[in-house]
Amino acid sequence: MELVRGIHNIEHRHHGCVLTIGKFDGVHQGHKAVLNNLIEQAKRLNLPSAVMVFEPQPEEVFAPDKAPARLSSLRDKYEQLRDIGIDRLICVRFDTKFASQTPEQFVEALLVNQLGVKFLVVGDDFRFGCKRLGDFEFLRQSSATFGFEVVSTQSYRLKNCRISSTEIRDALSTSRFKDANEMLGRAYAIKGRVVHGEKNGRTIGFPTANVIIKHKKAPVHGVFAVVVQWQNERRLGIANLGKRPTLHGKRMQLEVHIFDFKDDLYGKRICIEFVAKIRDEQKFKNIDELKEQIKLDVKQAKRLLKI
Ligand SMILES: Cc1cc2nc3c(=O)[nH]c(=O)nc-3n(C[C@H](O)[C@H](O)[C@H](O)COP(=O)(O)O)c2cc1C
Ligand SMILES: Nc1ncnc2c1ncn2[C@@H]1O[C@H](COP(=O)(O)OP(=O)(O)O)[C@@H](O)[C@H]1O
Repeated sequence: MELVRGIHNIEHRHHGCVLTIGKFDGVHQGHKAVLNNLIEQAKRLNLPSAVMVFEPQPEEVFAPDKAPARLSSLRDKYEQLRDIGIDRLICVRFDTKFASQTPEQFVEALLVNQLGVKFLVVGDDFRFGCKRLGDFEFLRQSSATFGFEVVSTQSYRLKNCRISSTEIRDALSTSRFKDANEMLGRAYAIKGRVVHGEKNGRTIGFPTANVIIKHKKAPVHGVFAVVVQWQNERRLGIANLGKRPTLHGKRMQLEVHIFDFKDDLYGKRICIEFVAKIRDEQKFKNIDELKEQIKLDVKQAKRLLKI
């Protein structure tokens, strides 16, 4: 899959495609139904399939405090869309300038002239351009003028509930991992590179590989039994996702202690899959109390992971 990063990198050879525009946060089963349909249309028209996403996501620009926690980083979306078989990911840098163009500009300059769109899929609630004036009806009229097809995504249902990124966030925040995983079509996981921490972990007997949470918000918080994967390794462990109040931590961090393991993981990209929640993060009176609690957490994690 080709990544086109920024509209200034759209070249003449990118002209002609079937396209869908959306957030695709989580790339869940509902998204997959839309994407598989897009791939079929691409075959029918003998054109590449392209997905347009905005980065940051619009609400992260307009209302950063209210923006929900991300299910997927741009890198996650890239990997997930590539695995489905999408040909091209167009990542548009979203800022107030981009958002203020007229719906006519967005359609004519970007979709028609630059991308040569022949078939377009968007959600029926998709809005674009200044004051969110562009909508599905506008796209329908434009499609007649410029000669492309436009359709809206159909709601995709699983057990009678509409799959959405919001439903998945709700399931994750209440630790209903089975429900979340069913809607995602894979196990929920956070991926990231192991960075150096404050080196307290090894002194309290629980070294932890630390991963920085992108976008500073996560859909899960607390202590969890986890599966950790990197390269060809698959290990079990226990993770804490939070601010580490006992040690006056400031930023949100994901730390994982891997059972029966003592190698160096710095710089490695690891994948942490959440299996079950153990408890919320707490502020302890001192490190000894924290250490005693972690010992109990490890016992419970091992029980949950059936070790
Ligand atoms: C299983 C587990 C549970 C934890 N729970 C808490 C907690 O409830 N409160 C807290 O302040 N820190 C908690 N921590 C974070 C520890 O404070 C942290 O591992 C330690 O500060 C090591 O930090 P470092 O990696 O920067 O050296 C937890 C860590 C682990 C591995
Ligand atoms: N069992 C283990 N689980 C996680 N990381 C481990 C383990 N054993 C060794 N490590 C390594 O030690 C580092 C964690 O040690 P720690 O003292 O907590 O330092 P830091 O504050 O840098 O995380 C990890 O990043 C990893 O490279």
